[in-house]
Amino acid sequence: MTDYLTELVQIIASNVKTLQSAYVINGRAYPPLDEPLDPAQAAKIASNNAVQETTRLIVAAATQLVASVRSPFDVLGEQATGMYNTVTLSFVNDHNIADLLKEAGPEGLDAKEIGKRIGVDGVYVAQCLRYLATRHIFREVKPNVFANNRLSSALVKSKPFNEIESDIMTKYDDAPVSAFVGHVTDEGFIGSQSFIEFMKHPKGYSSPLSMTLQEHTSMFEWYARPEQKWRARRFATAMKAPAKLRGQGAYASALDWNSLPSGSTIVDVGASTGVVTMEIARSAPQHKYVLHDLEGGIAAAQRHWAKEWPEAVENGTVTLEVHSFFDPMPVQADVYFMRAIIHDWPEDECRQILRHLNAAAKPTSKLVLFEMMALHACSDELVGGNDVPYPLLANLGIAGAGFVTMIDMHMISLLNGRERTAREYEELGKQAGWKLETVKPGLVPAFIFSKAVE
Ligand SMILES: C[S@@+](CC[C@H](N)C(=O)[O-])C[C@H]1O[C@@H](n2cnc3c(N)ncnc32)[C@H](O)[C@@H]1O
Repeated sequence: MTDYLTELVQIIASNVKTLQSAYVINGRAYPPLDEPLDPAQAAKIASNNAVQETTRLIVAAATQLVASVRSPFDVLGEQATGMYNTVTLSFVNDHNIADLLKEAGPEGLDAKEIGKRIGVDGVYVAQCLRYLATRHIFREVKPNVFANNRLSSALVKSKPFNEIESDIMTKYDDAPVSAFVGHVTDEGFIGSQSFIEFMKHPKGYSSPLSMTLQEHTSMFEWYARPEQKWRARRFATAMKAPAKLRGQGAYASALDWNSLPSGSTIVDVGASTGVVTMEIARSAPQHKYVLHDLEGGIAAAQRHWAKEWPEAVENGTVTLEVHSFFDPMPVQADVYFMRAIIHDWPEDECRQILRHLNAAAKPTSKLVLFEMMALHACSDELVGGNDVPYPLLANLGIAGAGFVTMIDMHMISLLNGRERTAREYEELGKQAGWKLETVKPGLVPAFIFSKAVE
């Protein structure tokens, strides 16, 4: 039998070959990390399931190999100082350094010059950029001279460097990855400061974020304040990030939307900009779509639809309405769906939201929850994991469950929410009158429920 390290190396070697062949079919060799991101190529690759699976196995094996051969002190030390990942990324993202380096091109820019342009001592700039370049974000092309690479260029915003700071409200518009990094390194970081204290002594606060801010409101109520509107807008843009980098198509194929009677009513509950509705409605435009959110979410949706597909609103295919899901649902729909809503809330609030939908539903109505699924790190009889090649973790470590475990922590920090297993979604639905019929797998699985017979 081959030894543990060799098994990991073999998984990497065989899957790298598959990945390279996939790129050759796509007409080019696998791009080196030094090259800036090609968004069209990234989206194409992200929507190729075979490439995604191959990539997952490489990442799972490579991270396990690194964890196996590094000293425990190095691994724990790197993990324990994760806050420097947060603050250095926050620093470069807030100061638009990727944008500046985009304009500088592949030759890069001296840290002193970067410092002058952003008003920070160039020595600090070099230290932060070197920390990130050592972790493969940015490149140090010559001593103290830095340029973008594929990872850092994903932070580029939509306006030229000189114009970005002219308006905080629009700073992150059309730049979902930068908005996502801005949101998690800001609100997430603030919340994380009360993370441990909150779990033991919540002291009446609704989340670690509220505890640090000493505000007895939820994050969404805080976002509704005039001085927080820019954060709310950044959050709405951030919600587009996973789709931008990971490809689309999963929502339109989750249900056979075209088998519903023409003119069916479909409600996107807590829709924000409505990116999910847009994908579904493009594939089934014969139905009526209703988007519900709070005022800030609907304002973001109005901007998004006016830009991307104004006719859909003008001709009544899509209606945008301010409505709180903690109030009774006013629409009797054929399908209610939600993406990334239930994971925001603790159990009581989830039951309240789902019961309101159940009370409005017809006997034939469906409920679709698009939510990531929490996966145990060991095999689970319900979900499987035994088919994962030895010696990988059943959930493929950060390759399979990195994002969901990270968002799980983020949900505790922001809202005292959580990611749930398939069994927990089934149980939650049951408590609110919904029967889980199917789980459509995917990066964001679809949990499809029907109304339980009383
Ligand atoms: C995590 S985001 C998900 C947005 C959208 N479903 C998506 O996937 O892009 C949560 C959304 O819930 C909305 N929300 C929060 N509280 C709400 C409430 N009481 N009623 C309706 N929407 C609410 C927020 O405004 C935000 O747009």
